[in-house]
Amino acid sequence: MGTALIYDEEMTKYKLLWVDPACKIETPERLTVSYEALVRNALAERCISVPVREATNSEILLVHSEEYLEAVKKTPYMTLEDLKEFTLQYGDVYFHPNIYHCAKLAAGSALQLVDCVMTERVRNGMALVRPPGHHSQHSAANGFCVFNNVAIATRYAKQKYGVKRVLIVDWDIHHGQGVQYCFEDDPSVLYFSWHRYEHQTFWPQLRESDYDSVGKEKGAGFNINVPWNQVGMESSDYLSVFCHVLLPVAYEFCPDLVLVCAGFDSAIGDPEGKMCATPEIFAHLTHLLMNLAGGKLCVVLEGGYNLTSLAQSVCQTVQTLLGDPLPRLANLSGPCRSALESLQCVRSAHRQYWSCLKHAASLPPADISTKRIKLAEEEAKTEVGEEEKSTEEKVWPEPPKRFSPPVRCASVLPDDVTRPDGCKRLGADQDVNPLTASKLKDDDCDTLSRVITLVEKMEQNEICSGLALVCDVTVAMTQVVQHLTPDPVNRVLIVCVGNGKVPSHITRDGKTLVVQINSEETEDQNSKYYIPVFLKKGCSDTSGFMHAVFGLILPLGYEYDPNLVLLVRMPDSGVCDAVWQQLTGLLQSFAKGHTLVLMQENEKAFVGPTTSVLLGDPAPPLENRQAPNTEDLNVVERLRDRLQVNWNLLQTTSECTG
Ligand SMILES: CC(O)(O)NCCCCN
Ligand SMILES: [Zn+2]
Repeated sequence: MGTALIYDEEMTKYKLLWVDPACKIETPERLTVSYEALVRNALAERCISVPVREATNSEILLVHSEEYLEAVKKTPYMTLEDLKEFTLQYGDVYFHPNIYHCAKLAAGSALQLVDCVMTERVRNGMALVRPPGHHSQHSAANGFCVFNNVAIATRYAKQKYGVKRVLIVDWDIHHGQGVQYCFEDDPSVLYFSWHRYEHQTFWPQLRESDYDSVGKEKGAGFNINVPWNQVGMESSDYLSVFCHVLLPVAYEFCPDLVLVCAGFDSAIGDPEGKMCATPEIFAHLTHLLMNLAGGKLCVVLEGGYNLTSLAQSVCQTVQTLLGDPLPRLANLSGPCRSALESLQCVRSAHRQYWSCLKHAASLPPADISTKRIKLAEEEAKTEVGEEEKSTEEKVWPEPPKRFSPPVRCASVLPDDVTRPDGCKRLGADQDVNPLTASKLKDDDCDTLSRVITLVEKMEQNEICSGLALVCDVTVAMTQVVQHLTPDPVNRVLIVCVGNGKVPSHITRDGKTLVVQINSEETEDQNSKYYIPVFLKKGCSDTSGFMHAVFGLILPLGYEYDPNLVLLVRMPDSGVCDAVWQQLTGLLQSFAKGHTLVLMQENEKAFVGPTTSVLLGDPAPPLENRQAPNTEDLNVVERLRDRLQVNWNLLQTTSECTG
């Protein structure tokens, strides 16, 4: 199934007709540079082009009032003076004779996207639209927005397709208060937003944008606000929030559909956001959402005002929706102190609503809301609108080309195991490097030499990922590590699922990081590079397992930044299919998708499900999970406490930073 792209140049045919410093950044070029970049990078042609349509009155009325709609309907016939007059009643937005038409197309594009995803005509897709939507409210335009495209699409999906739970992820750097107001009392819609806040001094300066707005009445817990109280946030800060807040909660919520308010003003270079995350981060944010809801993901453009980073970020997003391998994220530093404060506040505010956050720490000592009041007073004193001191132009390297190796997935299987289609057999003898074959001493040497050859072809980017059934996964793992580690650039992340002895020598050189999820205490080798995660109920407990995946494996993987991932299924691991497939999918975040899966020969039943994920299919959704049991939550928290001195991305509270 493919990726939809919805774009029409009609939506470029409105602009600001008078002087208004707050609105001049919202230009038609935003859309043209984004679409042209998709064309130039041969991404548009790989998408399924879906036509736009106008949202109907009744669709718009799913969110907006009749009075508001009737008022907006009059704008095409207004004089310039009338338009200016009409605009004055709203904040930071402008009207134009053609903006009503474009606003209907923007909302209609989001509905078209929902239709083709929900009818499974496509797996996922992106709508390149303007005007944006997430600030507009029941009876008000606001923040360049006229109709709330994503809120309308959410109501539409529930009404037309009976979707029970919708997750909205808003990665725009502004708070989508319009979306929050729409769903704050609705437990069927989980709204997550991070936004520049600076203790309520950044636009729209709303008290209800802070982390303690958790939703109302039945909706309590279903509204998650992550305020950024400083500018300059980087990829590490964004990934920390995904790993330690959004993903655990999103998986517990178990949505049937995911919508993204995709604003790219959270990228480096943007005049509004003033953040420092590079465009590649959106490839990862997109990927981390692609195994939710069976892959049903609708990405709708919101903001983004630096034409260079906007175009690059849109390309990173679409290329990931198409299933291409992700770029590596170089030298992640770990979250800054301010981000940790926000992280701790959000986790503590939602502790009572989500079992995955039950053990989150309480509010940081200097509760940052007091800072909010003090700063707001100071801000009131300084004359409003003083130019930002640092206006230096941000520069960043162009994101590297992400090309797909000729072979997406190759397998080394016993002759009696049928090879899943799409997966190339690596086995014809001419493939095997005779030098390697000679080096291997083992009764299984034929298989092992083919495994090594597979790894070599992954290193040469001829093959993206691989799967092998071997007679002893521990031997195979050791051979692979021995083959790779002499090369100084190699760093291998090994994720062992299940009990069994991992040879200690393979973690000695720091070129290998082993995380083992098992159900029996292994003597603690107390090495930074061997991390046993002991789960009471072992790998059979979905929630405990996934808690370890988000809270430990993902942060460690991002910080370690391996160039190969070994996913090893130890004998009798007891891990269930769906969890195994989720892990396989999530591990493709690392090493440009170079994942080698090792399984025992008798696990041939898992070859199909594993291969489908390695080939880019989404992992099936996990059932609506019961709470992780307390001991397992404790284990992960204790491990995080112990390890975070060495691994910064494991931090979730601000106390620990020195
Ligand atoms: C869509 C959006 O969130 O980027 N709009 C930002 C409006 C900023 C007004 N000062
Ligand atoms: Zn924005």
